[in-house]
Amino acid sequence: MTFPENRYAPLRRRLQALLASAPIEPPDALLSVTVPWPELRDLHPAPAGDGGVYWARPARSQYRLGAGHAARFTAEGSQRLPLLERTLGRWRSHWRHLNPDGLALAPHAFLAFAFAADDPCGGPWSEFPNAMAQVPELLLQRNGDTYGITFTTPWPAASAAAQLADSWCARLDDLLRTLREPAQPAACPTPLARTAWEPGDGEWLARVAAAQADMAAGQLEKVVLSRRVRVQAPHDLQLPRLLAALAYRHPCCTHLAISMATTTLLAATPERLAVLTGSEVESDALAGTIPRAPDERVDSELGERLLADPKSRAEHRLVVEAVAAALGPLCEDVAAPAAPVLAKLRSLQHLWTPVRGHLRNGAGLLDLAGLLHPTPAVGGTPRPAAMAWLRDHGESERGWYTGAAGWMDAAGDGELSVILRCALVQGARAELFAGAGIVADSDSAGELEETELKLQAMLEVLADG
Ligand SMILES: C=C(O[C@@H]1C=C(C(=O)O)C=C[C@H]1O)C(=O)O
Repeated sequence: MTFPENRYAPLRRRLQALLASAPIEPPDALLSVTVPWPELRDLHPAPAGDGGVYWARPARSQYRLGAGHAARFTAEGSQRLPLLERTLGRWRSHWRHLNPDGLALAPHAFLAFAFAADDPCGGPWSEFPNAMAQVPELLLQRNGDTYGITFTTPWPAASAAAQLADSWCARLDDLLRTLREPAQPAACPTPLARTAWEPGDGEWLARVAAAQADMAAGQLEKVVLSRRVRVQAPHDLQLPRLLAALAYRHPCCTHLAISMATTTLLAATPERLAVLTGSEVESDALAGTIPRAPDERVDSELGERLLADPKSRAEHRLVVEAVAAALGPLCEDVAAPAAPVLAKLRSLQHLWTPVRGHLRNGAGLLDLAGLLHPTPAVGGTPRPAAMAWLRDHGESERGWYTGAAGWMDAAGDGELSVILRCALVQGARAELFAGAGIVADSDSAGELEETELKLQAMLEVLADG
């Protein structure tokens, strides 16, 4: 073994004993073992290699870092979300959890899917499947003051206990090595040269005009147009530094880092597509945007202006109504406050309405996602016309941008965030994405400026890399 024997000997003994005591399971069972690991307190997050997933909600002191996988499933096409739901249901039905210390930490699967069900995920997304669910082999977690590791294996492990305990300890040692180094802040901001963008400014303005002409003709009420920008740094971007930058620049957002072979998707998103806790469901209607200002008085004036702006309020209302209507078939007591409030981010403020309800028996998180996605905040309305419009104008192949990603635990609770304010990082290059909701009376130059502000969220993070 390459890892320090003494350091891991107690853990290895404990894992081996726990595995040996595990009940005999059916062949497709998952077995998870959770042990405390206080050392995680002093570690620094870094993406965990190919297939590694990092999810964090700093505002609730929740951090999860998954490496390797004990189970993995990919799908695409119109049935991708029901297929994911069914697969997760199968995993959950035979998922044993040994948690001898009763830690407040549960085993989790990570899930994610692209914006469009038929997107082949080409170009910069070529290493990403259209939709996936996976259970990490190692899951390092912090939940408040509780720090621990969950190991998961796909087969009945009693007979292989010694071997499995050895291999888990070796994997853990490898992973911890990468997390011990604090991310040294860059001495000065990394200069980022824009090397490509799509569409260009003129084309964007023309696309907005074309969408508005179709709105005037009554074919469409709202459509979300997006842009992508590629930037080049003088050196490889340092992922641990980027994760540290997410933490101090966007502490109120959900952070995601999902690594495939050579590419990492990084996001600091403010929008939750669906949160399921027991039978309680929550979904964010987030649409309507204005900048923030360093001066407090100017900042609140901007917020008041957004709250009073009829165009933004109407655009926001479309999202609230669509989210409430989407929840209807699966939920009872669907309710939303009568008026939005402001969600204040680092450089933007949005109109925000949380829509809540209670899930009826038998449905799951991905059933909810299947009804909610894409909301008019990222697609448009009416949905079929907006999706057809985006397809006809070459805008539906967005990869995972405006798709969703998150987790589900073995009890079926879970959370999916809309993949926004994101970048695909590959070596010294990154591709960024941003969009804006277009309605009949949108000002096209103003919407272009809004996408620039949304790009800033990640450009600032990348400049720390
Ligand atoms: C599409 C994006 O953001 C979405 C569009 C918004 C809007 O049009 O006001 C606001 C929040 C998001 O739902 C993006 O950030 O790329």
